[in-house]
Amino acid sequence: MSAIEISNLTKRFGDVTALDDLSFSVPEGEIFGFLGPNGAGKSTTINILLGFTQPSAGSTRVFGHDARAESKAIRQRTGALLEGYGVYERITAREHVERAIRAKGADDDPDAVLERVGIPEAADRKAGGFSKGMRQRMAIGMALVGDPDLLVLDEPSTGLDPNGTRELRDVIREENRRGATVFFSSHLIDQVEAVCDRVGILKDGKMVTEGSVADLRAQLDAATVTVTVERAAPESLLSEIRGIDGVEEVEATDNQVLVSARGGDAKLRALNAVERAGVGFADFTTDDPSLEEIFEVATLGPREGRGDGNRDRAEAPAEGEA
Ligand SMILES: Nc1ncnc2c1ncn2[C@@H]1O[C@H](COP(=O)(O)OP(=O)(O)OP(=O)(O)O)[C@@H](O)[C@H]1O
Repeated sequence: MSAIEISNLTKRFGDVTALDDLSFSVPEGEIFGFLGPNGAGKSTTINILLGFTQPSAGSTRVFGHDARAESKAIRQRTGALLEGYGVYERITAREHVERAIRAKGADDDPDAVLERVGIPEAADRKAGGFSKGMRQRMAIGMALVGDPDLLVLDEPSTGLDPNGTRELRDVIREENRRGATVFFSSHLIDQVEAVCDRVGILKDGKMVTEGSVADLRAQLDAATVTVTVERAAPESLLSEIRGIDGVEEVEATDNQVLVSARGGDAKLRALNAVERAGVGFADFTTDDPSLEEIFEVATLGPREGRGDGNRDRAEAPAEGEA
């Protein structure tokens, strides 16, 4: 069974269409990264998932429970960290966690929860005086109460210092190993890339792309190969490379040939053409797309002349290698 099954979900707020016929699912046991620019509809999706907002059309199921009719059952099995959740200024961290324990009917030890999220010393302090990071850690602790089957985390690293974000990743992995499905919504791509099995990128209420980071990289396989050469490449070489299937763009400077190509085969054929041309093939680098670039292309469209991705240095291929 899917942990989350979203089918043809539409949500309108007056004239604004926040979600537009959105469908996707998250299998049980997965860490799913839900990415999207500001206003894409991430929080709206989460609010519908938890039954806080009713959709205009479509359906949402969490572990088979309908989000409209059975939101209580969903919330019982879910630990949620929501953006802008309420902190009660006058009660202590321990009392916050105790409230979460009561609400879930769980039997966690509140001090162990606070220890796990790194703020044991704050147990008896009133939350009104907490820093942003302490508030966030407390909220993460509250979400973990009762060993939920699903963790819904909306921008969980907000306010956390680098140690906090690392500890958060550890907690997410531990929870996942325990069997929890994790729905991680964020626009912080490196956080998502570090921990998620699969990502979906939302834009204007629609899923524009979905898959493992490796799958998405392969889809967007238009890497740039930069070949360093000793002599300027002649026009005949450039037009030969332009003729290779999968090559999208070729540019040359005095000692470089830049080839934008889709697919590893096109890159290799271009490299071999340069090598055969006798222009003094020195070495080459390729820029494979990062998740950040995938996100950028998915949400803004292709960008021309990109040259700042992850650099993989490699030696020149052997003569005749194909
Ligand atoms: N209660 C509301 N009333 C009116 N419009 C709303 C409401 N909630 C959301 N919207 C609109 O729906 C769209 C999606 O908003 P949403 O908060 O879901 O985006 P988001 O992806 O979570 O953005 P962010 O990353 O900025 O938090 C936006 O255009 C937003 O203005």
